[in-house]
Amino acid sequence: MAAEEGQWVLMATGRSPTNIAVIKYWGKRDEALILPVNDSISVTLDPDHLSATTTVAVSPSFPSDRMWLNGKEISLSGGRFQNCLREIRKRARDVEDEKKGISIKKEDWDKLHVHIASYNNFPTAAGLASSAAGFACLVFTLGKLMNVKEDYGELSSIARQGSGSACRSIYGGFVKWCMGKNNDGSDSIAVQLADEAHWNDLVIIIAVVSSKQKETSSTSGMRDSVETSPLLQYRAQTIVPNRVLKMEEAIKSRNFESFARLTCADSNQFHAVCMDTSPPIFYMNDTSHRIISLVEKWNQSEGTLQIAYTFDAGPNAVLIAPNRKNATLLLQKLLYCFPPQHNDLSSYMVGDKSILSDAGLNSMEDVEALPAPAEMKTPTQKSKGDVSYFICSKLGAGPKVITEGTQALIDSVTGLPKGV
Ligand SMILES: Nc1ncnc2c1ncn2[C@@H]1O[C@H](COP(=O)(O)OP(=O)(O)OP(=O)(O)O)[C@@H](O)[C@H]1O
Ligand SMILES: C[C@@](O)(CCOP(=O)(O)OP(=O)(O)O)CC(=O)O
Repeated sequence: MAAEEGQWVLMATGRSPTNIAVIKYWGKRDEALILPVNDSISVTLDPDHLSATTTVAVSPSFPSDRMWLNGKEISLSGGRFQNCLREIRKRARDVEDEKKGISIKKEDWDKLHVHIASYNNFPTAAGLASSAAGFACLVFTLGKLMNVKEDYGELSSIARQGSGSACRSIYGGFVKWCMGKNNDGSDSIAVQLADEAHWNDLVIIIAVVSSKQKETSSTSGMRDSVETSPLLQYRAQTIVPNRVLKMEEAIKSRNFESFARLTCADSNQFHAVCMDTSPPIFYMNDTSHRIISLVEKWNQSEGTLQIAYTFDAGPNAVLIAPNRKNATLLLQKLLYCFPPQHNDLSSYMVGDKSILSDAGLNSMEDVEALPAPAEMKTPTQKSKGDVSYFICSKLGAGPKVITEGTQALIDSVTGLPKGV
């Protein structure tokens, strides 16, 4: 296996974005393989704002596979991690690192163990799809370390076995997860519909809504919906196939009106399925509903759609504007209704903070001077603290290898996470 002493550590680091579905995946036809009941479509978010970074290391001195997430060791014994590791190992090839004098043969990989360290640049398990970025990054980076040559479609089907939505984070831009027909899941893969440059005017504002309750996980929520919701069957068989075609067309022709209409309708139908589940699942809260109402009233008053909204399995609002102008107008309305609790404007906006100055919001005085949104007929209550913070982002690229050694999360000498 080379380097006689057996003391070497070989590493790879990658970064993968998260994604937000505009046509939702909700329901599995096979729990173990994670095969969905319908196709879904997502947009990939800018990895500078929402992504997972993962370093994977291999060394003959590692006695077992281990993983650290955000600095804390976590168990890899779960089926999802095991499935991803097994599927990637199966496809591993010869690796030569002449500089280090390392030569790993295909058949060696079964005997070697890996250390994995990952870090999310946004809150984990907070309804911002950390599992999507995380499993896509794990599969992508292991693939690089092990010299896996399979195409991105194949990688997406491995990431899918970590978390369904992760298969869509293998690409940037607009992505479709084709549900497939085969029982072995071989055709349940993601494909890129268009890259992030195709429609780069879109601005994405996420309202991270404060929530104290622990939500029902997507995995168990969708299992309950499959078992009990008649609306889910109707949605998967009758509504989604047609909606997916229309969404593909809207994306292709950059038709925001159609894109926004389909996105809002699909988010609302997904939450209707949750309500149709027994017992019903409530992911959105009162703040989510107020944000929907704000956007709907504005859209109605203009007669054309100004903003699209979508909500995953949690109360956070993902708002998509067709351009910077609409994004700044939206921000003014949002900050009128949801001013920062701690009078600190700068930490209230994460990501592309320049949207604040574009919206003329340079200080708390500017926020206090905002007029009530004209379209809100009843006096609008201002509520501090209902939104924790906003993230301003845009469409982004797919997974990337990070070559700078300084960004690696594992120490190349000890083989342990840096700082441990
Ligand atoms: N960077 C990562 N690398 C590998 N696995 C990760 C990473 N981040 C999160 N995960 C996995 O995803 C799990 C969290 O997924 P969960 O579905 O609960 O939250 P979420 O994806 O942030 O939110 P939601 O699915 O509601 O949008 C973690 O417990 C871990 O197993
Ligand atoms: C509402 C959703 O975000 C559901 C995502 O579900 P997950 O991919 O988290 O579920 P598992 O496959 O069980 O891991 C919609 C979507 O992303 O399409």
